[in-house]
Amino acid sequence: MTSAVSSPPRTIRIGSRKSQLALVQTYWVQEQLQKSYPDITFEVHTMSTQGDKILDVALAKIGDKGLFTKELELGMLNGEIDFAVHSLKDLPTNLPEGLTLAAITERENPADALVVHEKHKDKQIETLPEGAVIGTSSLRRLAQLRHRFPHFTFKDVRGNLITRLAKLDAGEYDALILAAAGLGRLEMSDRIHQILPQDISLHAVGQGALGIECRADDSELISLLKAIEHPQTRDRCLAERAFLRDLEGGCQVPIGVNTEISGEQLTLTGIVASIDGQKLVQDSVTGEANKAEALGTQLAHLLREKGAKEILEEIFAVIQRGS
Ligand SMILES: NCc1[nH]cc(CCC(=O)O)c1CC(=O)O
Repeated sequence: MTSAVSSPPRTIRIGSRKSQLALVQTYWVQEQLQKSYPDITFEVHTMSTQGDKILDVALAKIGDKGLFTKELELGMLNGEIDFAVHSLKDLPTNLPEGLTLAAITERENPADALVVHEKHKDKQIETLPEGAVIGTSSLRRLAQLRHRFPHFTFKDVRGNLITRLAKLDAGEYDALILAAAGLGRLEMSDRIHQILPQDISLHAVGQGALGIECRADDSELISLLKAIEHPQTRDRCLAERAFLRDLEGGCQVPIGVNTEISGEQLTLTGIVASIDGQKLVQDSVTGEANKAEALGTQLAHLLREKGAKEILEEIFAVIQRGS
């Protein structure tokens, strides 16, 4: 018989990407777990992922499935690490066989934020000049902003947050759209000029939350990880992920969401947009929060009936042609 009290203390290896944001997130998880389990040793092991290495190609063109997660997943499957900390929005909705999403942590503000070059410090997104160069590498942000602000010029921006901000400050862009959560975690919230309201930009699935992935058969670790789970965030994110999974989109398709919980009720709003911002379908569903995934599927079906299927097929064809 084993019990938590008598078994020897275990060393648990945490896998993380090397980017500054990834490390801040991983050290936060390590610290929370260390507080809950002072007798266990938690070690951080860093790895480079494909997404960290390919920096000169637009994300939309390399395809997204597991770009930031694959190497960590291999590390778990071959026993080098025990679990991985991901920005949940970078974690594909279908995980490799043998791995599971063990916990979802409390979400930061999931909204997108506008960061401007200092010459625009008295402007808001509504008042930036015609032709302003807006940096974003996300088709979701591109499509929604193009729809609303067709007079801007959109330009891809890659690299980690620090690199992106340096490019903005050097004048390569008039403004960037970034996740408020990423800036917050790097203690750069002072760079947030405007939080984009949901009628301008619905956020990415899972944005602002961390997803902890581990081997599906490591039941001891799975139960330990429950200590850092945030049930409301989990319900919201499971609804969002079921919606995305059903539409077969990754983080690089123009699909946005919003979720709200009121009592036992969860409301999920979703949008699917064409890259040119011309076509846009949106709807919402409300139901019991404990049936989050069913709500996601329901919304996906609703949007498909409204034309989301055609929009997505067109986008996949364009991405495959590499144009
Ligand atoms: N795809 C890159 C990525 N993955 C997670 C974050 C920020 C943190 C988060 O959304 O949880 C970012 C940067 C961004 O979108 O600005």
